[in-house]
Order: sequence, then structure tokens, then C-alpha cells
Amino acid sequence: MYDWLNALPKAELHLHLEGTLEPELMFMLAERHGVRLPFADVEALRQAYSFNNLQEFLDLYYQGADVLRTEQDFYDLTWAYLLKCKEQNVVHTEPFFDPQTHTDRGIPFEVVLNGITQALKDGEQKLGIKSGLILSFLRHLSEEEAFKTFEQALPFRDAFVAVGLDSSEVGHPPSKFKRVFDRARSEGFAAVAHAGEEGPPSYIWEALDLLNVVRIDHGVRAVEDERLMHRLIDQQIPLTVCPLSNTKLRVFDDMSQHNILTLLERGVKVTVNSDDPAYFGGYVTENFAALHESLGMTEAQAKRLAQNSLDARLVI
Ligand SMILES: Nc1ncnc2[nH]cnc12
Ligand SMILES: [Zn+2]
Repeated sequence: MYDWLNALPKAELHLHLEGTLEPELMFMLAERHGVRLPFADVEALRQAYSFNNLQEFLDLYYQGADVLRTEQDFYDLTWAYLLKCKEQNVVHTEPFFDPQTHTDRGIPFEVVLNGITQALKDGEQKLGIKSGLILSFLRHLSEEEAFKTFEQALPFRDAFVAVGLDSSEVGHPPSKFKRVFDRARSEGFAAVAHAGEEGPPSYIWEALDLLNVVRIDHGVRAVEDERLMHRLIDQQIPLTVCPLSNTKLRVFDDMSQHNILTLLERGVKVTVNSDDPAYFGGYVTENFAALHESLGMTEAQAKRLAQNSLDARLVI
């Protein structure tokens, strides 16, 4: 089944480039820049990837990103991910990047963006993988800081297709970013947002009604609100679900409890994605494989999930 799932053409719509930083690359970049990591070796770092919630993961994820410093680093990071896409027949990807994670430690916005966009261009030319980059705001920071980031990005408007919202969800509802999302949409960008990962269904409502998002990232807590379920089904609003992430971050205790196939069978437009594969134990194919192993996902269901991902692309 793994090989069959791997060969299925698919799109990835929920992937943080910073979350593809494999321990081996982290150590290589640390050496490149003479940075001392607080882990003895790759194995010790992997051992640390055990989380009780989103915040415990984010603390390590932001710390790991500190080795990303030059254009070449961002290129290498993105290219390594695109090679994985090639290997797993991900024919299209719409990755996030978090500019504030880097600009806040003094890395110029252009350094981050140039490295990523050059790799994405090469990915299309040399590997045939299409992409659309999503600029994501960190929701634990202020709306004013999100505005600053957006203004900084505008001169490079051709480099990205949408804005997103990620980081610590609870306590930072979508409403906090209504005005900056209004501004981004007025400039012609699509909007997506993480909502209903750890946060309540009301955050999904806000993402839809206040931020006017065209997709919900995660959204698995929608099942707690039947009226919301009807909205998602009636309007066929895609959810970018990340099964391995959800179990690693304890949104579900075990993969056997994951609700993605229940959502699929109720008619919600769900897709399968890897979120932060270097930290959560697998890329897209591993996510599909886990659904087969733990939930008995059939080939027909896998085909529908893959087709949903192609249908839900922002860029065609
Ligand atoms: N799963 C996730 N939720 C929120 N912010 C993130 N940043 C990277 N991965 C994330
Ligand atoms: Zn995410």
C-alpha cells in the first residue's frame, strides 16, 4: 500500500518550510555558521521531539530555525523539501514561510524570500513541481507587527500568493488580525488561516467570516459544532488536515481516534498534509500510510483525499 500511496499524484497545501528542517540539515547548517546546538548529536535532537501540545513543539521549532541565516540556507532547506516532493509524487505544493521568525533575529526579509523563491523556481524547472508560496503571520505577535511584515513583503508581491496565520492558537483568535487580512485581500492576496487545531470552533467561524479565508488549516475541531459542519459541507471549504501532526501534538491521543475519514464521509473537503514533517515523523505519503494502518483508509478514500488536494489548490 505504501508504494501505491506514494505513486498517487497529490498536492500538499499545509507545510511549513521551517518545519522541514531535518536534524541532519540543522547540524550541517550549525556547523556552516559555527553555531553550538544544545544537543550532542542528531540522535539526541530526534529524541527531544516528544511533545504534549502545540506550544512545546513551537518552542523547539523556533529554536531550530536559528541555524537558518543565509540565502543559501533557505535555498538548501526548500530544495531538500522539493526533492522529497519529487520522491512522493507531490506534483504541487503551497508551502508557508514565517518571515517574522527570521526578521526578528536580524535576518533581512529579502534573504529569506530570495533563497526560498529561487529553490521554488528551480523546483518547477528541474523537477516539474508547481508551487505557490504563502506568507504566514505569527499570531502570538501583535497585529501591528503583522502589518509591518506585510508592508515589508509588498515590494516582492509576485513572490507569494496568499497570507496565512499560524503559531500559538489559543488566546490569539483570528479576529485579532482582521484588519491586516482586509489589507492583504485588498491587495489581491488570498487568505488562509490555522483554526480549530487546538482552538475552538468559534475560531473557525472567525477565520471564515472575519478573515474571509478560502481554506482552513487543520479545522478538525469543527466536528464539535454541527452548524459549522453544515457550512463547511455546503460551501465545500477545504480543510488542510495533518494527521501525524495532530497525534504528535496530542490533538488526538492516537491515530485510531483521528476524525479525518469521518469528515470525508460526511462530505467535508478534507486533504492530507504533513505540517512540519521533520518534527512529526513523516512527509505526505507517511501521513496517508498512517491513515491506512490505523483507520483502514481504502484506496478509494485515498484517491478522493488526493483529488481534494488537487481541487483545493490556490494556484493552477
Ligand atoms: N501545526 C502548527 N500550528 C500552528 N503553528 C504552526 N507553525 C508550524 N506548525 C504549526
Ligand atoms: Zn501548520
